[in-house]
Amino acid sequence: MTEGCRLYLITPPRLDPAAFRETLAAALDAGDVACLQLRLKDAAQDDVKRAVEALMPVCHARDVAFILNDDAILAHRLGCDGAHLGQSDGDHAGARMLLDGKILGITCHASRHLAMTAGEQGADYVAFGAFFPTDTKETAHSAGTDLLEWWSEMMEIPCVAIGGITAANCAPLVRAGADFLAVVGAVWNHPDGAAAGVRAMNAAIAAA
Ligand SMILES: Cc1ncc(COP(=O)(O)OP(=O)(O)O)c(N)n1
Ligand SMILES: Cc1ncsc1CCOP(=O)(O)O
Ligand SMILES: [Mg+2]
Repeated sequence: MTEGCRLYLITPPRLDPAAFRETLAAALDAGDVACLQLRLKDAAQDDVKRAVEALMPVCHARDVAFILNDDAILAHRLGCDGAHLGQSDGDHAGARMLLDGKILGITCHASRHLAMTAGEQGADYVAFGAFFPTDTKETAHSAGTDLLEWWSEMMEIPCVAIGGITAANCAPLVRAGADFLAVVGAVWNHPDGAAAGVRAMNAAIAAA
């Protein structure tokens, strides 16, 4: 059993905020979730704002951090707990200054160099992936457990593993030192519903 790994939930790429509130509440009530990342690819800023206003209170009522994908300025403006930025999502150093005291996560693909740079720039976590094939996003990078082992032995900054992670395949990532497992499909596409997905992920993490 490996201590300390937690579930990092990412929203489906498209959602209706009013309807999704209930689904989200049921998922968060099903077990431990460290944070929710709102990831609405290609949504207009007004739609993202409406989704933040609908969903952030659901998270905060349950002590779950609310992180916005892609846009540090909007995350700051809307009072989110932080932002997740990829390598093409703007100026990481500027985001670090803007999000003073908030969470900044940075995608580092499968690169030690990107991860060390992100750490130097003050990232609160680095994200590695993709670990497995995924239908959620087209991925150009493939990460392995050796990267998680190296990072967690060398660095204090937490690391997130992402990409095709399920209850059935996550154990090696937990054992390799991932601090968080970020998932979309394993929860929202679970055949028995999102609450069952959260329960299955937490059971698999605990058993790893
Ligand atoms: C926790 C986490 N890790 C990686 C990503 C991917 O970010 P990015 O490379 O910017 O790709 P998009 O998510 O923007 O398509 C993430 N969102 N969250
Ligand atoms: C956003 C993202 N970045 C790399 S893989 C991925 C998608 C993760 O979704 P899933 O857990 O469904 O594979
Ligand atoms: Mg991005």
